[in-house]
Parts: sequence; C-alpha cells; structure tokens
Amino acid sequence: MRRKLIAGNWKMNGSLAANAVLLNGIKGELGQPTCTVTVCVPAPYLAQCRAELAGSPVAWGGQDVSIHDSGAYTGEISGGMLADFGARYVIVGHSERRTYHGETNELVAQKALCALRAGLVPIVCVGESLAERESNQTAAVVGAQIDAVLTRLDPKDLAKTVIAYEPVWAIGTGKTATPQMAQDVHAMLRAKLAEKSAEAAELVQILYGGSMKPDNAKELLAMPDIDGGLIGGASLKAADFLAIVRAA
Ligand SMILES: O=C[C@H](O)COP(=O)(O)O
Repeated sequence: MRRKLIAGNWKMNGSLAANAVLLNGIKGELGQPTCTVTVCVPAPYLAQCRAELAGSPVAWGGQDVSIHDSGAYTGEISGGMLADFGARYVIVGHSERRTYHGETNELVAQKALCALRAGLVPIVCVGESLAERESNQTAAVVGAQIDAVLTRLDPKDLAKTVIAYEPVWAIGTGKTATPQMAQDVHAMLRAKLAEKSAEAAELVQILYGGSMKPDNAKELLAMPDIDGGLIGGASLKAADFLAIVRAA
C-alpha cells in the first residue's frame, strides 16, 4: 500500500512574517500525520523552513531545479543547493514553468534526473490544457509528457520519483476534475509506468493537483490510483492545508 503524500506548492507567495504564521500553524496542529507532508517554497525561504521545520514531520522542498550543477547560469538553482538547505522534494515541470518559461518535455525529464542525482525526490508535473481535453488529446499529451521521463529514468530512479497529474484547466480556477476523471488519467499513467517497470509502477506516488480543497479532497483521495495531492491555493492557509492532510 502506497503512503499518501500531501505537498503544498506555495508558488511565488509568502514573506518571512507570513511564512512564520503559516508554518507554526501547520506544525502546531499537525500531530503525527499518517501521510507524508511537505511544503515546496520559493528558494529564498528554504533556510526559514529548515529553521522552523527541522525535527517536525513536515518536509520542505523547492519549486524548480537547474539541469546544471554549478557555473555561469545566472538565476539558476542547482539540486545540490536545494539539498544544502535540507530540501527533500523539488517540483519539476509545473504547468506554470512549461507555459511561462517554455519548458519542454525533454527539459523536464532532464530536471527530474538532476534532482535524483542530487538526492532529491522530483515531483514531476504533467497535465493537459482545456483545449486538449476538449479535443480528446488528454492521453496523447500526458502520455508524451510521461514518456520523456520514462526515457530518461531507469527503473531504480523511477521508483524514487513522484508524479503529479495537474489538469491545467483545474489549476487555480476552482474547477476540479471529478474523482473518476482524475482516476482515469492516474490509471493510464500507472499503466505507462508499468510498461517500464511493474515494480516501480506499484511504488510511485501519483498526486492529483488542481483546486484540491478541504471539501473535495476526501473523494479524490479515495480513488485507488490517487496517492496524494499537490496543493496550491489551499496550502497557503494552515487550516485548509491541515484539513487536506487529515483527509489523506
Ligand atoms: O501545484 C499546484 C497546482 O498548480 C494546483 O494549484 P491550486 O490548488 O491553486 O489549483
């Protein structure tokens, strides 16, 4: 049985003062969760997470990683740097990076590999746009996104990877995929993973992301191939994030 993972993606939100309130709110009420919990924060706040969360059940991570280890790459952050601050996870290929920064399937796959090399767990995001869903291209688009990762990773690395299915039309819109819609794509993804390695396919956590909230989390998380959530907006309020953790 796969352990559930609830990951908060703060995106480009936060301040030292606001983060302190949020992190203390989460820590104070969390107790001993039965699922794994992490927050993925803007890089400048990794040190704050390390100071506030070390020794707690909450892990922390980044939102992007460079494909380079070091050197003249202004603005880039390496996996080693994230690991230096105790990060355990890093999101790669979020649709906002694909859309606003032109990240391709191949680049995302390289980033996943670099994260693994640095000892981090990549949370690889895949998902289709509304136009793609409406023209019945979901399986083709998501399939191509995952295929790039499967080409790069060997079964051992694959088993250490997390996948997040995030339909772009559900992100920050309040529209959620129905549990069955999400389950169908998750099952398709797991079948793809199994073509590479049946063992890895059983181990990989496949998260759902896209307007997951306290009032819909339970139903989504009850589906057999939904192993957790990648939470945007609701991860910025301690009460909402904790409610989703409890639903898991
Ligand atoms: O990474 C998180 C997703 O983009 C979901 O964001 P959301 O929960 O605000 O829809």
